[in-house]
Amino acid sequence: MTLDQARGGLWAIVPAAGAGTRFGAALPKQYLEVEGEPLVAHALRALLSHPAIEGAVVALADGDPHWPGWTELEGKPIVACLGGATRADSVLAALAALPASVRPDDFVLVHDAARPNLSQADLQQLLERGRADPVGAILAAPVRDTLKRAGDDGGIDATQPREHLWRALTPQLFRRLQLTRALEAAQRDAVVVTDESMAMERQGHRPLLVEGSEDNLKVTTRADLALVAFLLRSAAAGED
Ligand SMILES: Nc1ccn([C@@H]2O[C@H](COP(=O)(O)OP(=O)(O)OP(=O)(O)O)[C@@H](O)[C@H]2O)c(=O)n1
Ligand SMILES: C[C@](O)(CO)[C@H](O)COP(=O)(O)O
Repeated sequence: MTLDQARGGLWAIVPAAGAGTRFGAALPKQYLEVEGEPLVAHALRALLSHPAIEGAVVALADGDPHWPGWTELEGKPIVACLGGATRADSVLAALAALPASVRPDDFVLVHDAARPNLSQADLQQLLERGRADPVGAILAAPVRDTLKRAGDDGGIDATQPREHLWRALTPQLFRRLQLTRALEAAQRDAVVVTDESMAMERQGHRPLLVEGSEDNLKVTTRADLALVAFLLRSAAAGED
């Protein structure tokens, strides 16, 4: 057992300050309800129901009228903070809002509010393998479709080799100070990072890939919601 694993609990960060533009609903997609709860609640419960997770910081849009004001779920504390214009801004704000008890070299998890179907098995795997890695780890899924590179005219320019290609999922697990520094560096360089791992990779780190379930879907467009609703209903009915 590594020192990190022995240290016990860790905190999660849930960036939830997005507008859900691609989804196009009347409210941000993280507040769309499935099985009687908003997607962000499912994401938070998946994290906070794991014994190794101590609490969560949720980054919200300025003046978010939809946030129910939770201060705890699953018997664990939830701290809300003001997110930013980009995902990276929101994650940086949440890193700064973590309790002082979270030390600079403690691991923290970052998980999309729009990924409600995180399984305990995947979370356990990420924590076990990620906390044994010097840098950290991300859940990911190997690419199984053939990938095409499109030309400006909509025609196919090339087929991309898919060996060694993975789709990044979340949660992503990194040390508080290392991740803060990596995101700050990306900001200084005016580079928009689409996940936390990209910021870490820019610093020369090689996070571990931990294979996760394809069911850990991110709700991005309307087509995603029906499938996620089916998965959550099946899970609630115990039909994994
Ligand atoms: N400024 C932002 C942008 C995104 N997010 C969060 O990052 C996660 C993944 O982002 P994405 O799926 O792109 O959500 P949106 O940005 O809301 O979607 P869109 O790009 O369609 O507007 C979501 O939980 C979203 O709330 C955030 O906290 N702060
Ligand atoms: C973090 C992420 O979910 C990993 O695939 C993805 O990069 C988020 O992208 P989005 O455009 O902010 O949804």
